[in-house]
Amino acid sequence: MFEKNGRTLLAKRKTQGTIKTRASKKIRKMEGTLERHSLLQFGQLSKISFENRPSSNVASSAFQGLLDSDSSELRNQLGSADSDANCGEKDFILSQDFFCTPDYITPDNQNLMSGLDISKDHSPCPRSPVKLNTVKSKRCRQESFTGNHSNSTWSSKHRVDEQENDDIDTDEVMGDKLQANQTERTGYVSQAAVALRCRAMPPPCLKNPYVLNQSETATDPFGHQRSKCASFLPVSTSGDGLSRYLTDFHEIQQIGAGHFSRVFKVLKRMDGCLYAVKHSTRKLYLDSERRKAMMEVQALAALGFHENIVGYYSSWFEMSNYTFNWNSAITACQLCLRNLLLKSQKERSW
Ligand SMILES: Nc1ncnc2c1ncn2[C@@H]1O[C@H](COP(=O)(O)OP(=O)(O)OP(=O)(O)O)[C@@H](O)[C@H]1O
Repeated sequence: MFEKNGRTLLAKRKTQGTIKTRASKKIRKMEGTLERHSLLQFGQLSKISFENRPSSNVASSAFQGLLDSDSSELRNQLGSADSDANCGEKDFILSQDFFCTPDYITPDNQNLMSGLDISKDHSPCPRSPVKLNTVKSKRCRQESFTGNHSNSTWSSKHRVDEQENDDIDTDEVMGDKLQANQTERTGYVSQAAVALRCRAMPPPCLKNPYVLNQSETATDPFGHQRSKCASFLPVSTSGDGLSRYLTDFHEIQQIGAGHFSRVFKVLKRMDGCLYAVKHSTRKLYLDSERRKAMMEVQALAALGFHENIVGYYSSWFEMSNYTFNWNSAITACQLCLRNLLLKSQKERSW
């Protein structure tokens, strides 16, 4: 049993020794083969690169001279390597066999120039594994907010016509339309964009049921327009922020002009009432200019309500289209229907 074990041990040692010698031989062979391969590759590459090099280049021709002297040595080595490689069996191991890696050795007769031709390469570029799970997030453009100010009346009229007989809940329709519009354009609606737009959304421009329609139509020459715009009206921005004027009011038309101002008939979206809004066309860059405008407003506010004085409601400064993006003082006043009536009568008599 022991003897048998001893023999087995001896046999094992012998086998190990044989394996070791074979392995060391193989490694030496491999080293030699790898060296030869690298020489071969270097020889091929230097040959190809110099064949494709433009001859007019002085610097590279000098460099070629240097390499030519080396290449004679290389050729000698290559000759012996070739003769080794050609004799009988394939007595070499490729690096890819050794390292179990794919073949990165440049194949023979490879046309380097066609390899560099990008137009011929139709293989799809693999996606980065890092980016596989990333979701593209685009900033939604605020196109619907940046519409031309002058277009607002036109587009609003069309919308109003479409929706005049619509009894569906107004907020819901507005939200749905906004979402659909955005999805159509970008294919993706970010929650942040929706939240931002909802916050900036003006209240629906609804007809005020408490305003006496009949008496108003009798005195208001633009009454028919008012009932038309008593619905959803698009909002647009001016300058780089949301305009309070455009957010809170729907402009119907210009009703007057002063020396430094323009007056518009507007419908307030929130309360559905008509107002006269006066925009200063003066460029108010300076504090002193703004203070002057404020004094005018304060005087009007101090007068209080009187039948011969238009009632004052509110005023603010904002970047306005009418002042070419300079600060403009805007004052919302009671719309003087008598004034409008007189005006329209004058126009008719002319
Ligand atoms: N509340 C209003 N209701 C109806 N129309 C108005 C109202 N306010 C002004 N208008 C019209 O606008 C025109 C110009 O307004 P306003 O009288 O304020 O100009 P102004 O004082 O001459 O101008 P500025 O302050 O630039 O000198 C008026 O003549 C009038 O037709």
